[in-house]
Amino acid sequence: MKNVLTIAGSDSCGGAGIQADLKTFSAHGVFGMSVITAVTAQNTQGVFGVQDISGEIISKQIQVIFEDIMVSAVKIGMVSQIETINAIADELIKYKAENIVLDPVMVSKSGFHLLKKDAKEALINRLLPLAKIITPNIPEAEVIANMKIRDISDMEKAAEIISGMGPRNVLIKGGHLEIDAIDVLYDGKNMKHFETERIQTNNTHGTGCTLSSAIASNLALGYTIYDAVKLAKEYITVAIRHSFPIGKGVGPVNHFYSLYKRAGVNIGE
Ligand SMILES: Nc1ncnc2c1ncn2[C@@H]1O[C@H](COP(=O)(O)OP(=O)(O)OP(=O)(O)O)[C@@H](O)[C@H]1O
Ligand SMILES: Cc1ncc(COP(=O)(O)O)c(N)n1
Repeated sequence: MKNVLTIAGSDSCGGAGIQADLKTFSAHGVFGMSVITAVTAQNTQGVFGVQDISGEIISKQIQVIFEDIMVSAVKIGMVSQIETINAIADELIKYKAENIVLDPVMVSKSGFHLLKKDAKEALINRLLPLAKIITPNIPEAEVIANMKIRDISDMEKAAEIISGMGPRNVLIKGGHLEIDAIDVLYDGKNMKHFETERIQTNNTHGTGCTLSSAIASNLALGYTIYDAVKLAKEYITVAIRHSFPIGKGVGPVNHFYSLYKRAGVNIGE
């Protein structure tokens, strides 16, 4: 069994954040562990409150895991504030953590700022250089690369700029495009595209969290970056296609569709 750690925020409605990450790990047959950075009061309609966890207890959570358990990959999601970022960076450097997948969560789909405005520089300076792969969506890539992204060619330019900031691979996600859902991967040398047709659904809460956790699971299982992304893209596409219309807003994806199908459970059809 490979052990995979998520360092992220809790989403009370279970569609994004820690909850999406642990569901994704379980669906991939890896053992999921979690360090909670913040607790959000959230449902499919929005984020209604946040309580950040102190840097001290974030460091402690990371320390006790690494002192005891072999960690094959780490996914980082919502990091909220400078104190949190410094605690995570210090501990991951100390324990020489490998296979770090950084999802630079900034604003929720519902428009709530999950990263404080003054924490952007710390995220770029302290976490980007540690990442084996960073997975920004288009608005996040625009902020990090400091440029406007209108099409695939802009996504490629932004990927090159972000690559220069330290991560070994950059995956810019095309969920926010109006055309098909095309993601662009840059490994510092070559550009690759992962393309699927856009699925017409409102239920895309937690797509980015799920994709990055699937990549972390695949890296822990020994896949190359290219295969880890390719398989993760296939996984998120199935999860979106069979997503759940729960709540009154943006519903969650179906993390276990393939397992349900194999077990003959009639759900999410
Ligand atoms: N409607 C859709 N149809 C097919 N694929 C989609 C759709 N929306 C998003 N995707 C895919 O889902 C993955 C996540 O991309 P997206 O841009 O939605 O991330 P995100 O904005 O960070 O998500 P979130 O903030 O909800 O966690 C990408 O592989 C993207 O191409
Ligand atoms: C705790 C937490 N982490 C990440 C997201 C991003 O997901 P989305 O953009 O789908 O709202 C979120 N809403 N909540």
